[in-house]
Amino acid sequence: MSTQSSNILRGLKALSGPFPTWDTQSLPENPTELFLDWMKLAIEMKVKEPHAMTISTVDSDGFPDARVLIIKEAKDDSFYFATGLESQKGQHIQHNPKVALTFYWPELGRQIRIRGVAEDMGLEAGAIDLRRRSPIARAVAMTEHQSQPLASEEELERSIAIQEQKIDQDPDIVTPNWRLFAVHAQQIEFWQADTDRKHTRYQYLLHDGQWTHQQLWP
Ligand SMILES: Cc1cc2nc3c(=O)[nH]c(=O)nc-3n(C[C@H](O)[C@H](O)[C@H](O)COP(=O)(O)O)c2cc1C
Repeated sequence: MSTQSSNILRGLKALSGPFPTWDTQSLPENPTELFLDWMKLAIEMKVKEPHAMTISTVDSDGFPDARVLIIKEAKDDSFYFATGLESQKGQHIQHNPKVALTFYWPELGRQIRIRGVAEDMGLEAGAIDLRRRSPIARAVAMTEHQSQPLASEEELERSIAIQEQKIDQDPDIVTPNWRLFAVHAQQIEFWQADTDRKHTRYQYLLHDGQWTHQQLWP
């Protein structure tokens, strides 16, 4: 593909629709309400994994990084996800809690961009989230080595088996490393694709506890 990648990639279609209509005459004052409306439609339209989002962080050198996560809840202008403190993103957030969340639902031609500050919700919130995960997901989380170099598959299997045994012996057991984070939004943009590229964008901004919104050029 390398020599002809430009031809191949430029030949692919993007944003060909059809897309849902978006009535911008009656936008809600609060962006979480609009987020939940859009999420509801994405679920109804059977978008695959509509709750998957990209979270962007920066490391201690200011170098950005991004990866996909699952959103666990959205309420009161805060957006929740769970991860290990030892992971790269966990380290980045402890150094700099400013993050961005991005959703893209190709079937709807919709993108949502959220910028905010991540807050660690503490031991108990992390424990509750961990106990709600499937037994195997819980055992993997409890290995407490996310993002660290892995010497061999055997090392991984051995470590998971140890954690499974611990969970068998004590079904309530958790690791303090697994945490639930809330991203308190300060800016949220809703983007609706248009097949003629006259995309519709509305940006919500939080000032002194009040949300305002404005339309942006496509
Ligand atoms: C659809 C999807 C869902 C994911 N959900 C999570 C999640 O909820 N928590 C998590 O820690 N990693 C999740 N991951 C894995 C992350 O993308 C990432 O590989 C991992 O968290 C390590 O990232 P880091 O090294 O930047 O910390 C998910 C990946 C995908 C593709």
